[in-house]
Amino acid sequence: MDGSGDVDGFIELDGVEKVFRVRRRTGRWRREVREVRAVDGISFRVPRGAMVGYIGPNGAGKSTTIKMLTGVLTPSGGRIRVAGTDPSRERVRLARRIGVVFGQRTTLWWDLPLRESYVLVRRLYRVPEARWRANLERCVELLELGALLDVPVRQLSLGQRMRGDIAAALLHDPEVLYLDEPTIGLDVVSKARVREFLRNVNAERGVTVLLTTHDLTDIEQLCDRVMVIDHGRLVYDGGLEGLHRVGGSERVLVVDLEREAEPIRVEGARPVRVEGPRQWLAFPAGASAAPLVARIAAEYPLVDLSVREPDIEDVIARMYERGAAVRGGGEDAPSRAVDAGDVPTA
Ligand SMILES: Nc1ncnc2c1ncn2[C@@H]1O[C@H](COP(=O)(O)OP(=O)(O)OP(=O)(O)O)[C@@H](O)[C@H]1O
Repeated sequence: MDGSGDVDGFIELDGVEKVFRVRRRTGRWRREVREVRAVDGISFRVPRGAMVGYIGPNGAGKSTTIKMLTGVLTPSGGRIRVAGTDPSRERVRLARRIGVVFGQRTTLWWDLPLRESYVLVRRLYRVPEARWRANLERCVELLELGALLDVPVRQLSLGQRMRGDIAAALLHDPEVLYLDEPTIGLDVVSKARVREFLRNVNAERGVTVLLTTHDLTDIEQLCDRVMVIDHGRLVYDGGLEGLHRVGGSERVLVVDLEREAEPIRVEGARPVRVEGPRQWLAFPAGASAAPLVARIAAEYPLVDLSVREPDIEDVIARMYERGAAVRGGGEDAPSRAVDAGDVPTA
């Protein structure tokens, strides 16, 4: 380690921009060059050891940010430091200090058994044998990979492959882990296992984690802080509860009763739908579901229930609506990041 990357700003972005120039055919001989501002002046600091969510709608600029943080893309403007280094200038050196997992594609060798992929990772990063072995043993145990080590990657289920990918990203002891949709497409049990493991890696090894996800439960269970990006700009930076408050978002309790009944009336929730014995009740996303569940269970013949999180898209849309309302109907998007408990201001 070079001693750089102080506590306040292990990952630092100052006014970072990324503009893509896209050529488009507009006629037989004519080409038009269009600029896409994927990232439009983003600044933030992430301290060492933090676990931060980085969320936003499709096309918001999340992957582009992560690619700049790994050095794969060079910013068009602004300044990035990760662990004291400039990622695009010192990409190879930085690669030894970061791990990356893309949920939508694997970094493992498709035709090789997992075990051999891990040997290749060791050679690629020149990880000392003893350290590699210790890391592998730990990942195998915590991610329950033992029975899968001799299975070719192509034969693994999505959840198994994801666990395999996460292990591969950690064998060289990275100080930073970028996770792009690490729970996408996983079943409930696999999601829980992956989250538990990530929590552990962050808490015990102090790995700094930046997590991109469409699943707000990932954020709720893993991150104290969430940054929201939209149209290449940071529009919120704070706690998840604050985001729900700013967005006025609601979660939905799906209740299965023994039989059809009148819409459930209970304080703190409003009925939104009834279909036979199943009912849907909305309640503020920042509130706990536990007292509601207790009241419903005491008064109604409850069989089963589940809680649905609001969509990120919905939360952001509501945030804009409220921001516009607060500013007296301004048509612009919130132009700077707002903090927990705050509302967007111009
Ligand atoms: N190589 C590229 N060339 C041109 N435009 C690009 C390129 N990469 C990304 N973009 C554009 O930049 C914008 C941001 O894309 P990016 O992939 O960063 O979004 P995202 O937030 O990761 O979205 P998703 O959740 O869908 O993955 C989009 O409009 C996208 O079309």
